[in-house]
Formats: sequence, structure tokens, C-alpha cells
Amino acid sequence: MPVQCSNCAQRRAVLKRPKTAHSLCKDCFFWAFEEEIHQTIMSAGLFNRGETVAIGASGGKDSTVLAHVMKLLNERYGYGLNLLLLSVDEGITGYRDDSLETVKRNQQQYELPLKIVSYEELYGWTMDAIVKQVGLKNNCTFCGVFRRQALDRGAMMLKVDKICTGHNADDVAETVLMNVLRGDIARLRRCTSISTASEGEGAIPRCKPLKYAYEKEIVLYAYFKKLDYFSTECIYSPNAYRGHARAFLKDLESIRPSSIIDVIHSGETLSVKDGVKMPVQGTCSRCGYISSQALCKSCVLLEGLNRGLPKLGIGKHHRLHGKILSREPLTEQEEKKLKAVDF
Ligand SMILES: Nc1ncnc2c1ncn2[C@@H]1O[C@H](COP(=O)(O)OP(=O)(O)OP(=O)(O)O)[C@@H](O)[C@H]1O
Repeated sequence: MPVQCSNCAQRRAVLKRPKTAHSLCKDCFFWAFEEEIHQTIMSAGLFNRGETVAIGASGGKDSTVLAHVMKLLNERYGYGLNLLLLSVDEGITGYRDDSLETVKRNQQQYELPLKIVSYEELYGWTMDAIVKQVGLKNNCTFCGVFRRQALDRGAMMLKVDKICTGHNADDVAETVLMNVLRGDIARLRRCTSISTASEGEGAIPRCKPLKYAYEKEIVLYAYFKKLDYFSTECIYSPNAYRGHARAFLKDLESIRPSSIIDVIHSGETLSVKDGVKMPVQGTCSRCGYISSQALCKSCVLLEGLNRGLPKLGIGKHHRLHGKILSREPLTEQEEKKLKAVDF
């Protein structure tokens, strides 16, 4: 027997909301999904009238839904934001080139300006070239570090006030689990924040309006709205560690759907006891970007790539950074350690 929408009781339900288990018709689902994001934005005070906001647009489902909903809410509630799309071209043939085509179509569909910055122009390296040098095992480290900075650099070129990204509830919960498993207290404390206040000179505040939106609902929303998005996984993304956290979370979700929000809540309410050493945020002595070390991770990784010592930024080689950067010669053994032999 057809199930009635539990909200309006007028139309047929087409789905059971993964987050609340309510049976809803399409229109009531759209409304609930959009309103929850509006509530998230309002209660966290994510934006101020008149601000220019860059939406990190990868062409994937999350950022496509983000762009669609941000435009819709900006108009529905008169946020007064000046929205634009910002994409990073990592230089991954057969993946990012295709997803950027989707972003270009989104630009037309949503009538938003688009800026694309590339790793090649910013760093002189594409991910294709990086993978050739470092292999598949650690390439996500390079990509993640460079992307974070590339988004900031693109945002600075555009002189935007804020960046928002499509990180969803599943992403945040996975990150909490990963940081617990790694014992990374500094990241654990930061990772549930919905917004980063300016972390230092040059860093543009970022926020996650989809922080409480379930991935399953984002997919349903994109599907029922027939949004144009790119759904292929990155060809270089074995990112095994996150994959384990993801699989674990999916198992938990299948037993108890509220697990995702519960893990986020646990992360939000954790407090770090006095006396735990936290990194002190400063600026990179080479590029001026925020960093808790003398050199930011991006500069260290780049130095390693340019010198054919790609392991410089992977693992615990901090001891050697000073030596490398002051151009002191390395011992044969040290050089060997930093080369890609076992990548
Ligand atoms: N190449 C990129 N250019 C611009 N923004 C990006 C890019 N890659 C990721 N982002 C931003 O970071 C968010 C999280 O990225 P992640 O790599 O986790 O992808 P995802 O969860 O698959 O998201 P999406 O479905 O939007 O690709 C994205 O939603 C997007 O806002």
C-alpha cells in the first residue's frame, strides 16, 4: 500500500529520510533538507550581509548540492551574499578535467562566476607528475595539503571574505574517528568546528554549511532535483586510512542511523585537559602562509618534490628540514631515507 507523506499527509511518500526515518514526499523532503541547512547557517552565524563567499566547487555531489542550496537560500532568505564558484584543478587526467567540465556547466546553470586555479600554475607540478614521482601510496598527502592552500590562494586572488566547502556530516564524523585513532589531539579539537575564524595572516575563514547533512540525503537531494554532478572517484585516491574510518562509520550507521550525528556531537563536546601541548600557529618563513612550523607543509612537500626527495614531508623528518633548507649537505644515509624507494 502506498505510504502517505508523514509531513503533509497529502502526497505519496517517495523516500524514508535516512536521518530521521520519516516517510516524506519529494517537496517535503526538499523543504526539510534546505531548512535544516538554513538553520545551520543561521544558528552558527556563518555569513554576514554583503559578504563575498567562494563555494569550493569540485563538480562532485556535495559541492554541487552546496552551490545549488546556497544560491537558493541566498535568494529565499535574502542573505545578501555575493556568491561565486572556486575550483582547484589538481591536474589529474581523466578525473579532474572531466569534473571541471561539470563545474563549468554548473556555472551556467546557477549563473555564478567561476574561477579555476591549478596546481601547475601555483606549484609547477600537476598531480599526474607528482604521482609519477611519489607513487600511489602517499599522493593524497600532497593533494590534500596543496588543495587546502590552493583554495586559499584562489580565494585571496578573488578577494573573497569566506570560503565554504561541501564537507558533510559523514565527512566530519569520519574525521573525528580518524583523529581519535591517530591520537591527533590538535586536529581532533579543530575538526568539528563549523567555521574557522581567521587562523592567521592570509588565511580566509572557511565554513561547512552541510556539516549536519547526511551524505545519503545529499545524494537523494541531488538525485530528485536532477542536479548535474560528476560521480567518479578520484583515480589516485586509495586514501586507505579514511576508507577504514568510512567503512566503520557506514557499519555503525546501518545499525543506528544517529551514529553519524552522535560521533560529531562527541567530537564537539570533547575537551582537552590542561597541559596538553598544542601547536602554536605562526606563519611560514618562506611563503607567509599559516604554519605551526618554520616552514608550512606545502613548502616542505614542494621542496621535497623539487629536490627529488619526496619523503621529506611524509612522516617524521622534521629534524632534517633545517638542514635541507639551509642547503647543508645530507649524509648518504639521510638522502636514501628521503628518496622514493619504498613509496
Ligand atoms: N578540486 C576542488 N576544487 C574546489 N573545491 C574542492 C575541490 N576538491 C574538494 N573541494 C571542496 O572540498 C569539499 C570536500 O572535498 P572532498 O574531497 O572530501 O570531496 P567530496 O566529499 O567527494 O565532495 P564533492 O562531492 O563536492 O566532490 C568539497 O565538497 C568541495 O567544497
